Amino acid sequence: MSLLTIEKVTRSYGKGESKFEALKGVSLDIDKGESVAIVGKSGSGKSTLMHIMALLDQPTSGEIKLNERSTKDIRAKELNSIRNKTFGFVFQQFFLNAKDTVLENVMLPLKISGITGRKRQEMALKAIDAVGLSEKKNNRASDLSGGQKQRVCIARALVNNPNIIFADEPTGNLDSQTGEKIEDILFDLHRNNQITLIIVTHDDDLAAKCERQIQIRDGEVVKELA
Ligand SMILES: Nc1ncnc2c1ncn2[C@@H]1O[C@H](COP(=O)(O)OP(=O)(O)OP(=O)(O)O)[C@@H](O)[C@H]1O
Repeated sequence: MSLLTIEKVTRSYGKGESKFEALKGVSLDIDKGESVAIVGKSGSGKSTLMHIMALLDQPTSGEIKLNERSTKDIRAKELNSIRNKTFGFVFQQFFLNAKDTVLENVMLPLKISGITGRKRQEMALKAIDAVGLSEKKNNRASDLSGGQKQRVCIARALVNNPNIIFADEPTGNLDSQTGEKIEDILFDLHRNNQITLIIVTHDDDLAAKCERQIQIRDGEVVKELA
């Protein structure tokens, strides 16, 4: 069964003469447990597509289905809850709260979904352990290296046991060795927990690790390698 279906999705920015069509009719089907790379040049529409797939943005036209249910029929409140409970995000622009500790940052999605007390702490500690940061759990996020911050982002993304992790350039700012460690964590989660991985990347080696590579050019899917 298809987990996520994107049907003839367009997305325009601006109006009149300054109107720009960032996506020009993209259709995709993603099954549960797949790993998918979205690749393409800067400005080709990758992040726009990712935001729409992650239900963070709405298409100008076209449809998104989650588990074969049209998201048009889902109210904002339920959509927020679905996003919080079933998606994990590793986005560079989703910053950590610098003054809060690693533990507090990782507990945040649980707090939003109403999990309290000991259970919240237990789940967060498990996620922190999974990314090898137990020793730093009480450190402020600001006092970590780039790779460690990215690991906190992954711990926060996986703490709710999501079905899908969306990652936008997850290793973009990291040296190659640290980047590989982050990739290993993501792909271990994918293999061991059947988490669907959707990764936007410029990195050919990272894309090659995914089962599917979808290439976007000027707002259209031009090629798919599987
Ligand atoms: N809020 C916006 N307003 C106007 N144009 C936008 C907006 N967001 C994106 N665009 C334009 O849409 C196009 C696609 O942008 P998008 O961020 O999806 O590209 P990308 O492939 O992710 O690029 P990069 O690899 O550089 O991050 C670009 O030409 C961009 O300038």
